[in-house]
Amino acid sequence: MNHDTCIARLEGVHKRYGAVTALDGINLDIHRGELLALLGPNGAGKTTSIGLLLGLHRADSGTVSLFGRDPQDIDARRRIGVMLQSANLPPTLKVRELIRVTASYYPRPRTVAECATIAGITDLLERRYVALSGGQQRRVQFAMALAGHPELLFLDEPTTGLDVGARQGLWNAIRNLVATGASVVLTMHYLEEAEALADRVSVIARGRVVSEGTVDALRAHVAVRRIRCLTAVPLDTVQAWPEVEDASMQQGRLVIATQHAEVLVRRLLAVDAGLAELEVQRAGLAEAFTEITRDSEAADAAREAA
Ligand SMILES: Nc1ncnc2c1ncn2[C@@H]1O[C@H](COP(=O)(O)OP(=O)(O)OP(=O)(O)O)[C@@H](O)[C@H]1O
Repeated sequence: MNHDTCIARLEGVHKRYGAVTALDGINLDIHRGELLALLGPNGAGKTTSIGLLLGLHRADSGTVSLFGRDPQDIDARRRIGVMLQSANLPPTLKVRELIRVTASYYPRPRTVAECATIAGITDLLERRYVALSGGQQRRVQFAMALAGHPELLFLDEPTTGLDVGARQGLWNAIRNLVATGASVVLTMHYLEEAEALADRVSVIARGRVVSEGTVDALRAHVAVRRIRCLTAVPLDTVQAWPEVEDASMQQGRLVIATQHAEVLVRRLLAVDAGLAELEVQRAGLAEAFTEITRDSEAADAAREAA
């Protein structure tokens, strides 16, 4: 890890809410210019991690730093932009006014027009926030997060409630911001978003990072491959082969999950000369994610039992 480029860090951080352990010694580095996705099941500690970096809560122990400072330091906070899962905004203000007020807190803001263009909401500027649809409100919140010209942008599940077109628009806007030097931390549940966007993914489970790396590196953790083909070999024959973890028919095709793709491809071709449309794929991020969190649960259970 290159420490020179680290702009935000959680180091050995613990955080409890009463009896609930939200963070259990988490270590997380955010680097300049990267698009980092935080993935994890509900309750894993993603929002709590972001809340600490935003200075909204204090860690029980461990170190939290933002641009090398305490996250509650105003000079550090002026360098970030934030879009949280819920926003309580004054309902009577127009979109233009909301962005202008937000920008006024920052020393080097973007213009209202610039924020609106990036977020694709130019046509909404004269509308009252309260009268917008949920998806439109989400895009306005994104425009507000950009208003301070942030070096580091925290987006907590930003595409929740967006239709397909708006989601694509937001992805493009995020990519453009990163291309022009911003760093972005995203939390998400939609795994395909991480595949589409992220340079790096940190998988969080039970208050710790259980795996991190590029999307490809995470996928490589998973030995399972998926074979698809059109074949006359009966499903129950395939299900009885020892290398097959799972086999089913999907839209007329045989789909096999296996850790021994080469062996099975050879056997399929040997028993069915008419086999067609053969595809072999590495597992997607969804499978990788499930396997990584399952492995870390098993490791925790073993540690507790010891
Ligand atoms: N204010 C709070 N009071 C009590 N418990 C809390 C509070 N905030 C979070 N928790 C608990 O801390 C743990 C981590 O929650 P957190 O919101 O950080 O998870 P998350 O990964 O963001 O989940 P999600 O994907 O559901 O948003 C959970 O068990 C949650 O119930």
